[in-house]
Amino acid sequence: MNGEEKQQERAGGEGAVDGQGKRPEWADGESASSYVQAKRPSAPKRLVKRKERSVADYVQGVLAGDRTLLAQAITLVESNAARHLELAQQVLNELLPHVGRSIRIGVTGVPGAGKSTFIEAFGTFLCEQGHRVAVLAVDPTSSLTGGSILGDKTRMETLARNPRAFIRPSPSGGALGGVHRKTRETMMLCEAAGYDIILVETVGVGQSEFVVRGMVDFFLLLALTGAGDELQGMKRGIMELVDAIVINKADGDNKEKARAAQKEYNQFLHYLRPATPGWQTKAYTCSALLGEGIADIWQVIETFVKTTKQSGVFDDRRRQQQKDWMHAMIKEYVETRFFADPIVKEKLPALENSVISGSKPVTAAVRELIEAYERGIGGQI
Ligand SMILES: Nc1nc2c(ncn2[C@@H]2O[C@H](COP(=O)(O)OP(=O)(O)OP(=O)(O)O)[C@@H](O)[C@H]2O)c(=O)[nH]1
Repeated sequence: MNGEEKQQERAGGEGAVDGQGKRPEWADGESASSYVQAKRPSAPKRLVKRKERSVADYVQGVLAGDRTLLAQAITLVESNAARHLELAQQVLNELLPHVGRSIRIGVTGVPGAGKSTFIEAFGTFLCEQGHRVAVLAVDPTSSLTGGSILGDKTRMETLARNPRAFIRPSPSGGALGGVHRKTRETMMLCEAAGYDIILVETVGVGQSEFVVRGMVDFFLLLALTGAGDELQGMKRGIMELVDAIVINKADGDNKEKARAAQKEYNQFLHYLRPATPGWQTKAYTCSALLGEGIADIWQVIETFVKTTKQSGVFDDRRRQQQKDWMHAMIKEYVETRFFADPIVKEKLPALENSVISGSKPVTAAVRELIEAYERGIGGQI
């Protein structure tokens, strides 16, 4: 096996990242299920037609925990091609009885807070405890930069080599809505494949923290010392979303400062509404680099899961998340249809102008447009 093949093998085969954290060209869109890269070491890269996989192939492969098939199934749900959407939904439908049996943990924090170092240490610890860990990322910036800044393998090399772990970078989904759907469905596939801990990493860009809060059981903010500064500017919003604040880099000279920050955060948190009913969000310290405090954080999460399962909050949240997800998708679908409609496209510019010039009230313009759209839809039926 040459170096490149080894990389692919480690990465879980097709659909995973290469050594630079970039996904192979064919991993998106027109696709992965039907093409495979030629593996002759000296040959230039080319695409070779391969037999399409069936629903049963994907389902059996995922349930057997086959990493290559899992990666291919994820590529399928990430594809924007219409025929893949249908196939992906059939696969997910079959797998539905096998999903949901994991603990879903979100990790957020500013760039440089140490998210990848933390996930590497935390994920490795969990694997040592006998868990199987999948790491996913929600990164809406990936569609802008053309590559994922989060969750790539080069940032978590030890974990990436661990046979009990599976790392998948953020899908390039365009809008956050697309990334959201793809990550939710990837989560389902990983659960069906037997991963019992799902870590979802995000960086606080726009709405991504709300999106991740909407898909995890426990949400953790990785922070740095200098709590005073952070508390000034931020973050009240984010602090009300999370179940724990972990002050990272509590090592060396920074140890005392981290303790002081922990105290400040705790004082502040005391006055905030907790993100989860019946659970007091608190601040903790750790050193992801030295692996200190990692086991304690896992203990906090275990206590959280036990407490919220007993009170019913855990299951209530999961049910609510399903409902919210459904509503978000309906909204997205209706909005897309609406703005793609030829009548809307034709009438919108003139109506916009009359609103801008003040010759028509906004409400009247909106009504006129919606009525025209509805008449058009009626005309089609
Ligand atoms: N001293 C110390 N340094 C750490 C610790 N955790 C991370 N670092 C360092 O902080 C820097 C940033 O860590 P990353 O894990 O890349 O941070 P990140 O939040 O993933 O950053 P982005 O990739 O920018 O999103 C690296 O140089 C790490 O080695 C820690 O616990 N202690």
